[in-house]
Amino acid sequence: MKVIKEKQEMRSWSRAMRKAGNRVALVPTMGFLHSGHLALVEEAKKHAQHVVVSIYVNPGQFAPNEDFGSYPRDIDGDLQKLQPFGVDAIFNPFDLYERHSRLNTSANGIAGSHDTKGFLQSDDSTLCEDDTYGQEHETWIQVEKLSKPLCGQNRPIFFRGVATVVAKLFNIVEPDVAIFGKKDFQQWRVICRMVRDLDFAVDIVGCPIARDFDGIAMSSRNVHLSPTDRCQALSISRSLREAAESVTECEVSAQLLVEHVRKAITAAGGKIDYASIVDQETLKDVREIRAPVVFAVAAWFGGVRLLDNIELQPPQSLLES
Ligand SMILES: Nc1ncnc2c1ncn2[C@@H]1O[C@H](COP(=O)(O)OP(=O)(O)OP(=O)(O)O)[C@@H](O)[C@H]1O
Ligand SMILES: CC(C)(CO)[C@@H](O)C(=O)[O-]
Ligand code: BAL
Repeated sequence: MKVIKEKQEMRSWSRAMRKAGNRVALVPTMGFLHSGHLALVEEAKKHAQHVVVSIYVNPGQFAPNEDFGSYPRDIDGDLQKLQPFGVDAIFNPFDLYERHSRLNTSANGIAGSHDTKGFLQSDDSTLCEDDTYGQEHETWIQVEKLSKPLCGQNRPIFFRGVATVVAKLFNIVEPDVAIFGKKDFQQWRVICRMVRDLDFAVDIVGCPIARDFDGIAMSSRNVHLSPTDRCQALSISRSLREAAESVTECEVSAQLLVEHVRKAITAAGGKIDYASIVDQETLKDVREIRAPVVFAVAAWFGGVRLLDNIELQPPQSLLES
C-alpha cells in the first residue's frame, strides 16, 4: 500500500495504472475511518483493479464556526485499518490549496483558515516563510439548486467546498469511478449533478448507509458523542424506521411523518437542524409519499451534528392503483 503526499506523484501513479489497461477507483474520505468507509472500499474493488483512498480534511467545506480544528484525525490508525483491504494507494496530501508551508505543521492539521464569509484565507500562523509559495484559491464549483436545501440551509458554503475539492481530486487522481456513501445523501446527489453538468469522465457509485450494531449511522464524528448522547441519538434512526413502517401501513402524509420524527428526536434531547421528506432527484419537499423519496434528517446531540436518512417507497396499494 503506497502512501502518496504529492499531487504530481498521485497523477503519475494513476496514469501508469490506466496506461497498463487497468481501471482506477477513488474513495474520497476525510479519514478517521470506520466500517462505513471500509464498505466503500469493498464496493470500489468491484469496479476497478486498483483502489485509491484519499484522506484529506478539506478546509474549504468548513465555515469558520465549524469543527475543522476538532475534526477527528488518526492517519496511523487509518493506514492500519486499510492494510488488510487490498487498497493500492492512499492519497494524503498536506494541503490541496497550496497556502501553507510544508515545513511548519503536521499533515493536514491546520486551523484558522477562513475569513468571516467563509472564504479561505492565508493565516499568519501558517503562512510560508517564503510567501511566494502560498497562492490564494479563487475558483469554486457551485451546484446551484441542489446545494440550497437541507444541509445547505445552515451550511451555505459546504457544498461549494465539497464540489470543488472533489473536482480537484478527480483532476489529480483521474479515476474511472468514484464511490460515495448515501449517509451523505445530498452530497452524493450534488456530486452526481456536478459530474453530469461538467462532463467529468468518472462513474459515480452510491453505497447504502452502514450502521453500527445499535442502528446509528456510522460517522467519524460519532467519536465525540458521550455514551448518553449516543444512546439518545438512536432516536434518529429509530424514528426514521418507524416512519418507514408507517408508510408501509399506508400513511402517506409527509407532514405527519415529519412531525413524528421531530417529536421523537426533540423528546430525546436532540436539536433538529432539518427533518424533510424530499424528492430523490430534485431534493424538493414532497407533500405525499407517491413515488420513491428520501426522508433526511440532521440533528445535534451533545454538540455533534449527525446525519441520517431513509429511502421511502410508496405503499404497495398506491403503486397498484
Ligand atoms: N455510515 C456510512 N455509510 C455509508 N457511507 C458512509 C458512512 N459514513 C461515511 N460514509 C461515506 O464515506 C465518505 C467519506 O465520508 P467522511 O470521511 O466525511 O466520513 P463521515 O463518517 O461521513 O464523517 P462525518 O463525521 O464527517 O460525517 C463519504 O462518501 C460518506 O458519505
Ligand atoms: C467527499 C469529501 C471527502 C470531500 O471532502 C467529504 O465531504 C466527505 O468525506 O464526505
Ligand atoms: N461527510 C461530511 C463531511 C462534513 O460534514 O464536513
